[in-house]
Formats: sequence, structure tokens, C-alpha cells
Amino acid sequence: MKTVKVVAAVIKEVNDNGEPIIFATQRGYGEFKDGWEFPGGKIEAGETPQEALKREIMEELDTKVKIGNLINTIEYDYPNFHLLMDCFWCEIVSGELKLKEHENAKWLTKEHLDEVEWLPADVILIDKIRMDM
Ligand SMILES: Nc1nc2c([nH]c(=O)n2[C@H]2C[C@H](O)[C@@H](COP(=O)(O)OP(=O)(O)OP(=O)(O)O)O2)c(=O)[nH]1
Ligand SMILES: [Mg+2]
Repeated sequence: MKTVKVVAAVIKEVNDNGEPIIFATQRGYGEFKDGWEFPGGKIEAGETPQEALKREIMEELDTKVKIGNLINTIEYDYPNFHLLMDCFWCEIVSGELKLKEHENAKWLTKEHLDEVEWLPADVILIDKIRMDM
């Protein structure tokens, strides 16, 4: 089975109540349409994961991010491919998180992480984020 290498950004901020919040996006097209994910995408030939992630967030959200620590590398077997996904904490440097490809987005506090229907591969990641955010 083919392996698809992906990078995803867990963009974190603090809300007006001083609580940490993360940015979740809903896919607007394709096989996983309507599923919730972290923005990002496939690493292209010659790119480091960090370069790929900066490019993807600019393409998908018109936003420049600073990439922080790796949260986790998720491996998941979908029926058609094996997913290998590096997930990084990120902070916004500039931009308004404009949804160019996604159909919806939400800022979630720790208490609301289960409020959206995450893609299957993200369920393990959410447990890790819950502990670390
Ligand atoms: N970006 C992202 N992809 C995820 C997550 N969880 C998950 O299973 N995936 C899967 C869905 C896709 O099969 C693949 C990522 O591909 P993508 O569609 O975002 O790739 P891309 O932005 O390069 O888009 P495209 O040009 O290939 O359509 O990883 C996640 O949290 N974020
Ligand atoms: Mg994408």
C-alpha cells in the first residue's frame, strides 16, 4: 500500500477568558468532505515538513505561521493508503485565517475538542492535544 506523507498545523491561541484554543477546519471537497481536520497537506518532493506546512497554510488559509514543536507523528491505515502525518504546534505570524478550501472552521477549547467529527486518523492526536494544550 502506498504511504502518503502529510503535515498538519495545530494552530493555538488564547481566548478572551485566557483559555487555550485550537483551530479546526472542515474539509470542503474530496473523499473526506465534511470531516474535520487540522489544516495542512501532502509534503512535496524536496520539501522539509516545516517548509511544506508553511506553504500549505499559506495556500489554504492565506496565513503565515511560525512552526513550533512536533506534537506527534500519526500513522493510520486508510483503505486505500497508509497515512504518515507530522503534526506541529503553530502560531499565527500574520493573516486572517481566510478559508480558501475549507467549508467551515472553529476555535475549540479543551472542553469542546469532541464537538466536531474528526477524521479517523485524528482521534489519537486529539487525546494527545487534550493532555498538552
Ligand atoms: N491536512 C490534513 N489531512 C489529514 C488529517 N487527517 C487525515 O487523515 N488527513 C488525510 C486526509 C488526506 O487524505 C491527507 C491530506 O491531504 P490533503 O487533502 O490535505 O492534501 P493537500 O492539502 O496537499 O490537498 P490536495 O491538493 O492533495 O487535494 O491526509 C488532518 O488532520 N489534516
Ligand atoms: Mg489540505
